Amino acid sequence: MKVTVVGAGAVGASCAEYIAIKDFASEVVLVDIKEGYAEGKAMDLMQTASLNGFDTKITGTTGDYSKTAGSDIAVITSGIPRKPGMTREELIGINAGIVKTVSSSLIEHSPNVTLIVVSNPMDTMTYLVHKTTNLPKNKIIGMGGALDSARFKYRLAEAMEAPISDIDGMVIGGHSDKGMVPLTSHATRNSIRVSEFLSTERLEQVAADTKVGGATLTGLLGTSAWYAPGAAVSALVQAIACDQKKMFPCSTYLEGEYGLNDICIGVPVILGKNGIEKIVDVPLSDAEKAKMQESAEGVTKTNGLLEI
Ligand SMILES: NC(=O)c1ccc[n+]([C@@H]2O[C@H](COP(=O)([O-])OP(=O)(O)OC[C@H]3O[C@@H](n4cnc5c(N)ncnc54)[C@H](O)[C@@H]3O)[C@@H](O)[C@H]2O)c1
Ligand SMILES: O=C(O)C[C@H](O)C(=O)O
Repeated sequence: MKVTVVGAGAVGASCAEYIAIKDFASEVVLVDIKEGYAEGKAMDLMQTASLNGFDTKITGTTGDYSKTAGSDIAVITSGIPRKPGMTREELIGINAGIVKTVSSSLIEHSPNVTLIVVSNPMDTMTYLVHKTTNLPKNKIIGMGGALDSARFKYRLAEAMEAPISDIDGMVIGGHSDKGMVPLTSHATRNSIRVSEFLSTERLEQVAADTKVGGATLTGLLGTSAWYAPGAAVSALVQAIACDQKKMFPCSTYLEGEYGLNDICIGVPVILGKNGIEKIVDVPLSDAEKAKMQESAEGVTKTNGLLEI
């Protein structure tokens, strides 16, 4: 199993590290545009192998895509992150060009690759890859909901003073400060609805804190987060590489599902060796349907800024 990660920055390197530590891939290739950077990150990570006990071979290259040839899965993290006070949507001007070039170079050398898009604004970047490449839609996956759901569970556990392993919950919709739809009515603690433990006001606060999870961290760190994003990407890569048939909310191209068309947005999917193997139709309340519709309108507006 060969995995390429483009962008050896904060998220790309974190993702490569988690993939290596989980030890399911034979090879990880890091690619960056900055001279020597991917090579340096790869060497540093390889020097953790004997300490962390993995056999995955990690190599780096400055833009030589022939080294990525035959990749089964590729992750696109190349591009700029936001700074405090910015929205993800503001990154479109620079990141769209990068994602377009990178996806085309990856596919040229690995025509059967499954692509995981991370660069922001992620739903729009996923849509861009869908519109500008010939990959089938099951092989184009946007990562956002897996991260947002992890943050939702963190906030729920915090509010209930419960261990995170007791909590289950999911966030669908667009990966944006306003567009996320935390499914509070479906979230549970050991199969008991969280509304049994938390007041409506507290649950609303949990949902609000979840939606600004990325912005909160950007404010604290001065740039956006990388540990949880890297872990979330590695979980998707593992689900595909190991044919786990796990369910995650991912951004995928919709053709009528959830009443939406011609958009990539976060919905629950089953991930296995064929990438997105199924889109799962979860029954939503009227309020959740309205929020999903509003979220889709936001993503469509950002998609309109693309020059395809
Ligand atoms: N979808 C999500 O949930 C999620 C989570 C975290 C970050 N992000 C996004 O991921 C992206 C990367 O974030 P980061 O914190 O790792 O940023 P970073 O600046 O640390 O790393 C980005 C790397 O991309 C490289 N790069 C730029 N252009 C390139 C090109 N054409 N080819 C190859 N490499 C190139 C840069 O040299 C840099 O090393 C940002 O757009 C950020 O908003 C998304
Ligand atoms: O918040 C960001 O800009 C990065 C990422 O989308 C995140 O949610 O951490």
